[in-house]
Amino acid sequence: MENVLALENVARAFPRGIVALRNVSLSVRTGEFVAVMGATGSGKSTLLHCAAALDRPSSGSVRLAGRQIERMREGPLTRWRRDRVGFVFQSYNLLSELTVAQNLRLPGRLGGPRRHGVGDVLAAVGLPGTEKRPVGELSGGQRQRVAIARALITGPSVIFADEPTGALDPATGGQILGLLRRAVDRDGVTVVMVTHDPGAAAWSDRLVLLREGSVTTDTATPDAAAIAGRLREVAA
Ligand SMILES: Nc1ncnc2c1ncn2[C@@H]1O[C@H](COP(=O)(O)OP(=O)(O)OP(=O)(O)O)[C@@H](O)[C@H]1O
Repeated sequence: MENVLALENVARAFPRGIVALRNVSLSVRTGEFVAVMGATGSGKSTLLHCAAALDRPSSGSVRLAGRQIERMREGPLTRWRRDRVGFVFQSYNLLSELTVAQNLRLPGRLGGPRRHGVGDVLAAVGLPGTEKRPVGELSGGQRQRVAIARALITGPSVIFADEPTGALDPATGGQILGLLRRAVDRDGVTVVMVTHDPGAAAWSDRLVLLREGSVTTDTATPDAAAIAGRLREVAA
C-alpha cells in the first residue's frame, strides 16, 4: 500500500535551545492505525503537529497525501490540511452552542469537501437522529462521537487524534477507540493517535515510541501490559 504520510529526517527546534524532534523518519501506509507514545515532553504533540501541517519542521521533509508540505505557502497549506486531514482532540473542539448537524456542516461551510452525508457519519458513530440536538446538551462521550463524525465527513486521508480518550471514563473511551478501529477496518481510514494510555494504544496496529525527540521503537502493537513495560523502559 501507498504511504499516505512520510516524514524524513524531521527536526523541530524551539527558541532557547529546545529540540523537540531530532531526525524523525516515519512512514504510514493507508489504512494503518498508529499509536504514538512516550514520556511527557518527548515530542509526541510536536510530531503530530508537524505531520498534520499544523506546524513546520525546522529541517527535514513531510509528505502528506501525495504532496511535500514542508515548504508550502500558508494559504495552500491551510487548504490542504482542511481537505485532507481530520482532527480529534481530547477537548472535542466543537461549538457547543450549535447543533450536531451545524457542527458537522462547518468544514463544508469553510470550503472543505463533504464526501459523506451528515446522517451517514452520525449513524457510523452510533448517534443516528441527533442532528438537531445542541452539542452543549451532549455527554463527553457523545461529543467525542460527534468530533469523530466531523473528522470522517470530509473523507480525510489521515485522522490525527491527540489523546482522544483523555477526558473520558474507560468504558466510554473504549467505545470511542472501537469507532476509530472500525473506521480503519471497514473504511480504510488512516489514524495517527497520540496517547498516554497503554489500553488505548492497544487498539492500534503499530506502536511508535518517542524518547527525547527520537523514535526508539517502531513495532507491531503488543498487548497493553507489554506496552506499559515498553513505556517504563523509555521513561527510565
Ligand atoms: N511552541 C513551543 N515553544 C517552545 N517549546 C515547545 C513548544 N512546543 C513544544 N515545546 C517543547 O518541546 C518539547 C516537546 O513537547 P511536546 O508537547 O511535543 O511533548 P509531548 O510528548 O506531546 O508532551 P505531553 O505528553 O506532556 O503532551 C518540550 O520540551 C516542550 O516544552
